[in-house]
Amino acid sequence: CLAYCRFSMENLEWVSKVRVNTQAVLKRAQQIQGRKVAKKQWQAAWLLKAVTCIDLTTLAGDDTPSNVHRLCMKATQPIRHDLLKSMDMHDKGITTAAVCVYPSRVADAVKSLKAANSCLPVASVATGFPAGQTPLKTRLAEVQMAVEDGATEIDIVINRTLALTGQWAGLYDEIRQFREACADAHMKTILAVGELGTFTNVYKASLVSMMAGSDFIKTSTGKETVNATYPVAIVMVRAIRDYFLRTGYKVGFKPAGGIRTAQESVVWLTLMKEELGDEWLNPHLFRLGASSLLADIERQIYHYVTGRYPAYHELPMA
Ligand SMILES: O=C[C@H](O)COP(=O)(O)O
Repeated sequence: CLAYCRFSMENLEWVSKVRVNTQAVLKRAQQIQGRKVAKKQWQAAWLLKAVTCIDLTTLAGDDTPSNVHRLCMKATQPIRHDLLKSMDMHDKGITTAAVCVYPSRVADAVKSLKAANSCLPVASVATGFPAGQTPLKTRLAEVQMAVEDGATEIDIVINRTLALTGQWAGLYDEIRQFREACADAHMKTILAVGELGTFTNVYKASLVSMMAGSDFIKTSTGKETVNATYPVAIVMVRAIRDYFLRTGYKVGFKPAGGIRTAQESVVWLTLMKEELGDEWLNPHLFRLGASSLLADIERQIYHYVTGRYPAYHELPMA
């Protein structure tokens, strides 16, 4: 299988021939952003779909077992029960797709979810997140530790130095080692697109990550100056499409970083639907990495149900 081969001459040739037409990418991104937004019940349906695709994230220096617990509770009941009941959606098991935390907080998240009888996946960033500038040995050990503590999804960051200096075979080798360290855990590979310089590098890094066995490719850590943008997403999802057409492998996409509004979440879903089709509109192949998006989605759903926006105390868990 192509995903597990060595970085072959064929792969190298594929990567080295890549050229991206910047103007075409920008035009396509503008088209998608310009689409008319769905209203009323259609908008509510899109927003609930977005909720089910969120990796509800906390990645802060002051994370503690208690705020991780709170995050987990919110992930298991992302929208207030009475709001869901008004939409007749209270018995549909709506949760976020996963929670996402630092490796040191994985055990806390696993414990909280277990206590709540939830089998929601715990994702952990790893490999020297966000910069990836620690020794390979340390980055691999971090992945192993997170998996041992119960993470079933690992969000690795790529080595930008290798990408920026065109060492694609070296990047492939590193990601392959992370893939092995992940064992059965799903691996999402963060490209940190804001630091890759060009769309061509983004496309090449996307291809190499998929060739090395990534289950998802993810835009950003949320810590770069530029994070998830629509043009960069067009480049990445086109790489996913090309990879699928050539190999038959379906790789997921996760935009992350700076996604804060309900309206943006609908644009992201539209982009997936138009570029990759309905199959990519589910948490197996699409995630939204976000720490504060859910609050705005719940607010908009509150407005849809009641006709007014909530006061702060009416959505305290948001
Ligand atoms: O992977 C997820 C990102 O770190 C979240 O970024 P955000 O805090 O800007 O939503």
